[in-house]
Amino acid sequence: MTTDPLLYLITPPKIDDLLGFAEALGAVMGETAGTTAGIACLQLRLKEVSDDEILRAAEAVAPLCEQFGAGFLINDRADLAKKAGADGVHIGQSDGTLAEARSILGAGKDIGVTCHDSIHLAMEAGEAGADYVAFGAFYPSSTKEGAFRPEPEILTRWTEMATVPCVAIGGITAETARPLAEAGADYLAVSGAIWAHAEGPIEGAKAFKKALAAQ
Ligand SMILES: Cc1ncc(COP(=O)(O)OP(=O)(O)O)c(N)n1
Ligand SMILES: Cc1nc(C(=O)O)sc1CCOP(=O)(O)O
Ligand SMILES: [Mg+2]
Repeated sequence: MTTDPLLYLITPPKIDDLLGFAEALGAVMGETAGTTAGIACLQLRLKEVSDDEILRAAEAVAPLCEQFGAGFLINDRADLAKKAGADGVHIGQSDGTLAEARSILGAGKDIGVTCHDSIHLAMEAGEAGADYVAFGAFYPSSTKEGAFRPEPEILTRWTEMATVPCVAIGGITAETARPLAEAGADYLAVSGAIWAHAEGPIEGAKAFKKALAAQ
């Protein structure tokens, strides 16, 4: 039986009420803490907002990550991750190179790389020193449109050939999470199924807790 935390939580792309969001985040982290659905990592993924807004949001969420033992990553921008004192950055294929991000952040920080549906991209990322590779989108997502749709089997192939952890992302819900975990995902990256859950984020978190309960 494993109780390793599996969830890699991604913030909504826009946060209007930062205090309210921090409160909801603390409640989600508290609800899942110590379970298989515990939040292993939070990615601050704000889109089309100013650098100041990202740094203010980072200031609000970083202490919660600290409190609940979750890693704290910033999307797209190694420079802001450095300024915010985050644990690392997530970069996509158009967000600059891993070498550039590493030169900004240094050796001790985590850098994750989007690899879509491609083992080849994942091998390149691994060779360049990625701390994890992310495959997706496994299911249709209301958070981000995407042209890539890997099969869960890519997670199995990756874990059989590499030691770099892999993240599954894209439209993951409590209903679709378990097969991805069983296929070998080290982490399940989730946004909408928590933040846009019909009954609110805490119910979203409870659904993952139930779905991922160690068996
Ligand atoms: C864990 C994780 N995986 C993939 C992505 C997507 O990154 P990217 O392709 O750069 O797209 P944006 O998120 O920047 O729109 C991610 N953010 N996190
Ligand atoms: C940010 C992101 N990247 C993806 C990829 O496929 O690389 S899918 C995605 C959206 C994740 O949010 P949700 O859990 O709401 O689908
Ligand atoms: Mg990006």
